[in-house]
Amino acid sequence: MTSTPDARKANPMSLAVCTVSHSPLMARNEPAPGVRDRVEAAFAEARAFIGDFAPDVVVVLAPDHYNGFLYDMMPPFCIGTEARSVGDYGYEEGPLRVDRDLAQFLASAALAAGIDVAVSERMHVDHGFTQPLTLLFGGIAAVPTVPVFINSVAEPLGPVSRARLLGAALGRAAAGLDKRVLFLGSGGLSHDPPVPALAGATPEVAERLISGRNPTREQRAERETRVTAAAREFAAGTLPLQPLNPEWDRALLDVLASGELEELDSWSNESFVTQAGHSSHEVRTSIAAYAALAAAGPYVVTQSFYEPIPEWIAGFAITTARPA
Ligand SMILES: O=C(O)/C=C/c1cccc(O)c1O
Ligand SMILES: [Fe+2]
Repeated sequence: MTSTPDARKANPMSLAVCTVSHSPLMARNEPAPGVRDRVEAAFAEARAFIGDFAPDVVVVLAPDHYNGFLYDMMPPFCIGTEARSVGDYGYEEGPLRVDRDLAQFLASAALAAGIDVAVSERMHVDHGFTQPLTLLFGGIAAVPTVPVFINSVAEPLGPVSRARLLGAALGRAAAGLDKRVLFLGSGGLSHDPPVPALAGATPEVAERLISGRNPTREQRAERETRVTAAAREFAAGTLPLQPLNPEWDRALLDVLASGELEELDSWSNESFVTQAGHSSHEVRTSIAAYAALAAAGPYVVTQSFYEPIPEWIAGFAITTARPA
């Protein structure tokens, strides 16, 4: 069993952070010349950082896109003690390698800290989890993980400060362990892909958002083809999705690097949407990851890559950080 956090002295050097944007369109659409090479180089740098750190376990903080979490029961946060990938967008389907003891321990620690996190013995996850595990580790079961779902898509959302406090609670608990723990945040910065919303949905779409957990192969393919085509039109300027906002993205990355994470508490949910699009709330995963590291003391950002990539509908960032 995992020991309690106060049973050992906190060891801040046992924590590190990597945050990556995800976009399932990476494997579907070709961005402007040079972009893919720069993104691949940034992933290689992140992989080298992770290799040097050599984590014992990876706490993956990621959203869902109505694949695993639907409105029949939509928690703000959930920790999986078991998890399997639904296999969307061609990513591997099947079980993740969940460190069950650690998942239970972190859930208990978060609850003890006053964060009402749900627990799932059968969590279903999508590309938000599987893409970074694949690109950084080579597969969805390549490393022991604790999957932590952070709702970033399905309104209503709690204040951003709750994601920070969740991260801080997980970081405090993890820093007391005799393990090297990587907090991996998965989510884009500014972006507004055509993910449906319950408000104003047709009855058919609403039903899918409430209980469409197991779409047919054809339904899944139809959705993926539609989103891929939308991204191409967005990049060509013929589909008026909300524009990416590099200025907002850089301001957010600056706050993450500064360590002054409480500053983000004053960024209202509405301002995220109006300035950076609905899915910009996915940065809650990065905020939680940095808050986890901050719980163990001052930190330094060791990599900060950013490009706005319309073909992937993503303000796309890759960052790494370690204790100062
Ligand atoms: O769920 C989908 O079909 C599309 C998701 C998507 C597209 C672009 C950027 C993202 O962060 C996404 O999750
Ligand atoms: Fe996403």
